[in-house]
Amino acid sequence: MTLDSTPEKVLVGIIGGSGLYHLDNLVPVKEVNPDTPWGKPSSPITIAKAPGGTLVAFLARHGPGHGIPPSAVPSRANIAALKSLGVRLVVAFSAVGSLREEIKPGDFVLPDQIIDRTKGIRPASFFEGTSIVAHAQFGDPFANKLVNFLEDRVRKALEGTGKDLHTGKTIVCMEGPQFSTRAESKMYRSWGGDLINMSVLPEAKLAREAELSYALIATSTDYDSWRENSEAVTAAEVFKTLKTNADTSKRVLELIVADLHDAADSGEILSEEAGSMQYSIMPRSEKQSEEDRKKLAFVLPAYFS
Ligand SMILES: CSC[C@H]1O[C@H](OP(=O)(O)O)[C@H](O)[C@@H]1O
Ligand SMILES: Nc1ncnc2[nH]cnc12
Repeated sequence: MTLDSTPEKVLVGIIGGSGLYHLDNLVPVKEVNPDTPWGKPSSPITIAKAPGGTLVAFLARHGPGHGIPPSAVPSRANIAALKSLGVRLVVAFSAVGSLREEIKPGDFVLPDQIIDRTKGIRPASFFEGTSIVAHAQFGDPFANKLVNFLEDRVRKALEGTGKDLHTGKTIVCMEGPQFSTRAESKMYRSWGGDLINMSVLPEAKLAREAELSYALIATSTDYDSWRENSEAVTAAEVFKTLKTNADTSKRVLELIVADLHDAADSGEILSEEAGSMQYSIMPRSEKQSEEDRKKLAFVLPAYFS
């Protein structure tokens, strides 16, 4: 079956992180590789069918063979490509380091805040390079309603796996690709950081600009480098838990995806983000070029087409 022959909507987008390159527990329906004004996404997007018939759109953040480092992930193309397929909400997965003893390797976390430690080298706005200025609201960087919606369902899906779910946590996003020094790791703890990764930004910012509801399911792989008597984190340590974390993530998704789709379809969890850019775009001037408007219409047709 191809997507063209089915009338179903693809409202749910999934971004897989390190270790999560395919949703091989779902039935692939079609692969698409859209061109966007910001280039091609990290990987072709697989449209897959979950049990019960719900469609999801999946893309691998670092490419199917993990060839894209965190600083070079084409996040604008990824978010724009998902939006162009009709996706309304994005659940992104990420392998993260834990900055807290109680968040053990293997645990799942739904963070609600971000501290930005990227270095300004990643394009972080769809408006960059255009003559149009916008300031998206980002005080609550994740879609609160979506996060709340996920909480009970992810907790239930994790029952019997021995993995805990933590909520209300702050994630630090660093540039990488090297891991943090011990001093940095301790400093992030003193700032209130609970988790660390290299990927949630600018992804979350771009999702907000594109008016997509975005949540991160963080899966803990290591204790970073803050513990006095432990080895500092290595990639080898991260790899040890990646496979189990990915298998659990796939299982969790399979169990929650139909509910997610229905909630998106009914508008239940989209109300905060849909329309949110209306007051973020600076008032229009005659200077707006047709070319810029066309580019921005790709992600925000309501304002620019
Ligand atoms: C493989 S360790 C560092 C790498 O893992 C995380 O990737 P993702 O968020 O895509 O799962 C982290 O952000 C780093 O990019
Ligand atoms: N300790 C760590 N620091 C940054 N990104 C990570 N991803 C997984 N573990 C990490």
